[in-house]
Amino acid sequence: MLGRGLQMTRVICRLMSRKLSAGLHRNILKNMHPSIDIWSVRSSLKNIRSVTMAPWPFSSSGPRDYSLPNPSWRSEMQRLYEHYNSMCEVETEGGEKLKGPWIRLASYNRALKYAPGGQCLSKFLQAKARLFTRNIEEQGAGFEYVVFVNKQEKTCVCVFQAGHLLEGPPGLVHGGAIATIMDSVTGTHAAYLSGPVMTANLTINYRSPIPLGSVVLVHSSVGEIDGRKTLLSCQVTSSDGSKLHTEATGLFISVSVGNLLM
Ligand SMILES: CCCCCCCC(=O)SCCNC(=O)CCNC(=O)[C@H](O)C(C)(C)COP(=O)(O)OP(=O)(O)OC[C@H]1O[C@@H](n2cnc3c(N)ncnc32)[C@H](O)[C@@H]1OP(=O)(O)O
Repeated sequence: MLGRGLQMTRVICRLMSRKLSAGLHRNILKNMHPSIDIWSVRSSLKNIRSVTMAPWPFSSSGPRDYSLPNPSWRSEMQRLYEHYNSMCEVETEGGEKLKGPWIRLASYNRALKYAPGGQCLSKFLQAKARLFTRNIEEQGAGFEYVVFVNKQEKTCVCVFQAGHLLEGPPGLVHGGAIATIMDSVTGTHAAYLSGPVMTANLTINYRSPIPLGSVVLVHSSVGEIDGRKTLLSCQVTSSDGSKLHTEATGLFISVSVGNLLM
């Protein structure tokens, strides 16, 4: 039990080390050692409101990154991916490569496991958990998507291809699947801007149906950031931007790491 506890302590330390004040950090360690159990970890973390994480905690190295192209991607999906990806790096006249205005966000099939420090924690808390949008085995059958953020403009765009398992009305994408991708994109955008968040409200207007198998763009932009509240607006459009399919607003509330692990 003690070995398990110390291992957990190290994981929690890594998770929290960036922004926790030294005093709080010492307090938590004191409370957890040596008789640590998962419930005390949860409640210790839950009481800390000031914890923030790095804007986007996943790096693009490591296990399979599901936001990279695969053979199921249609040519339009590939074209739009290359369009935004080409703006992630710019070349100076001297041939030097610099970071561009856009950043592609890596995406894994297990959200907690592949966050820094999450490997051990996921064994205790979420051994069987899988990010459902990234766990349909057949490539192209479900959600194929890649998210890019523009740090300066505080905007975000997702290229989304809806597979045949997302059917609602015949030949069209299910409204719940559209809500899922909008929640995922705005939630990712909010987390990038504000650290750990939960969706408090998502209000959707469905304007025109999305044909199954088509490639669309999901745009997210900031309405307001006010304390713990991040308000975003979101539109799903055809890939050339000419047709509005869906629009929404999303309210995201910043939460402590403990809330996310409940
Ligand atoms: C990598 C993949 C990314 C995927 C992203 C997916 C994101 C998700 O789907 S999250 C899952 C779905 N969401 C949930 O399950 C959340 C359930 N709800 C909750 O846990 C809580 O209600 C939670 C955390 C949102 C807010 O609770 P709590 O931390 O106690 O905040 P609380 O004190 O009530 O409210 C804080 C502020 O937000 C406001 N607020 C909270 N909820 C709402 C709401 N629904 N509408 C309007 N305002 C709200 C409050 O009025 C308050 O405002 P103010 O500070 O001005 O008084």
